[in-house]
Amino acid sequence: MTQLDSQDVLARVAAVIESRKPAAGGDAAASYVAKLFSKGTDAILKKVGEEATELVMAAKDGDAQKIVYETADLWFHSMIALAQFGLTPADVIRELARREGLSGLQEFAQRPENRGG
Ligand SMILES: N=c1c2ncn([C@@H]3O[C@H](COP(=O)(O)OP(=O)(O)OP(=O)(O)O)[C@@H](O)[C@H]3O)c2ncn1[C@@H]1O[C@H](COP(=O)(O)O)[C@@H](O)[C@H]1O
Repeated sequence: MTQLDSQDVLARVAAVIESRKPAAGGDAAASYVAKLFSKGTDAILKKVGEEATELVMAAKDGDAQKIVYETADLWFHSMIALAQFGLTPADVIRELARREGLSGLQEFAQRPENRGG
């Protein structure tokens, strides 16, 4: 059985997504991801929007199992969007790591547009 380490899971799924790109020989007839790549950026972004909405609806229902299911759909489709732009989960994890320990309120106040003067 494969190990349940979150970074490993994300990296493995990202590698499969990468292998489904047209340039890597992804077959739209045999693969959901290849089919979505073949439809292009707008179709990928539309799925991200749909999955985000489905997550909101699940949360409004307060159904924990559905929230997990829809969050997985959202993360998965976000990973396809990242891949479409040549990015990986590691790029997002690096950004989260950079923000670790920095209060959101402090970070917001430090933004050039919020400094005033
Ligand atoms: N994690 C997922 C995953 N999560 C969700 N989905 C698919 O995402 C699709 C969209 O979900 P929806 O609920 O929106 O279904 P839908 O409304 O019928 O979809 P649309 O026809 O409107 O796009 C469904 O077909 C799900 O099966 C996934 N498909 C694939 N993966 C991973 O991607 C790998 C590669 O998949 P293939 O490219 O299909 O081989 C798999 O081995 C998995 O690890």
